[in-house]
Amino acid sequence: MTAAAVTLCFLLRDGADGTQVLLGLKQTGFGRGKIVGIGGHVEPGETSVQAVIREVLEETGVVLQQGDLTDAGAVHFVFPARPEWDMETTLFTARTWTGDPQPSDEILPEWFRVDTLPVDRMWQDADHWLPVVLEGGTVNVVVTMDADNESVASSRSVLP
Ligand SMILES: Nc1[nH]c(=O)nc2c1ncn2[C@H]1C[C@H](O)[C@@H](COP(=O)(O)OP(=O)(O)OP(=O)(O)O)O1
Repeated sequence: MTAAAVTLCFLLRDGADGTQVLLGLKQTGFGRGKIVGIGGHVEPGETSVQAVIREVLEETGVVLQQGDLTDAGAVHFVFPARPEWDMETTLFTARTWTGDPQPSDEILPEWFRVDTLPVDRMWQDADHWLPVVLEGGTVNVVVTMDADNESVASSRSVLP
């Protein structure tokens, strides 16, 4: 089965206590109840950049331009017990944008310090790849989930 194409963008800003990232409480659909990155599925005919600009606008009201986005690599989420959940995720960060994040039906946006991510409320794989992205790095990681679709069976970095 082919993994679905999805994309995430992490907005970064400087706070008094260090760098902060915009995440959000997922209110519907996949990952409901977790704190997740902002993003979603790439629709047919879209590029990842077009998709992430659309998803960030739909979920938070924030307007991004292509020039605001920095490529941060990819993470492939593999769910052996639910192959239909497999996702190939392109990652971006942004330090510039227009507008203030607003809640939507799908996401309640919230800023978090990058050095104290709410990992207990996120997907359990988050600390395997997200800190590198938030430090400005690029990742190419395959995360394989356990049979419970929650714990991480393995996480490996793939050579480009
Ligand atoms: N193991 C995992 N760890 C993680 O941090 N994010 C994951 C993950 N597995 C999937 N994701 C993310 C990637 C993707 O952005 C998101 C699922 O996409 P969506 O939020 O768009 O799904 P939904 O089905 O809720 O929405 P629609 O596409 O609007 O139907 O979940």
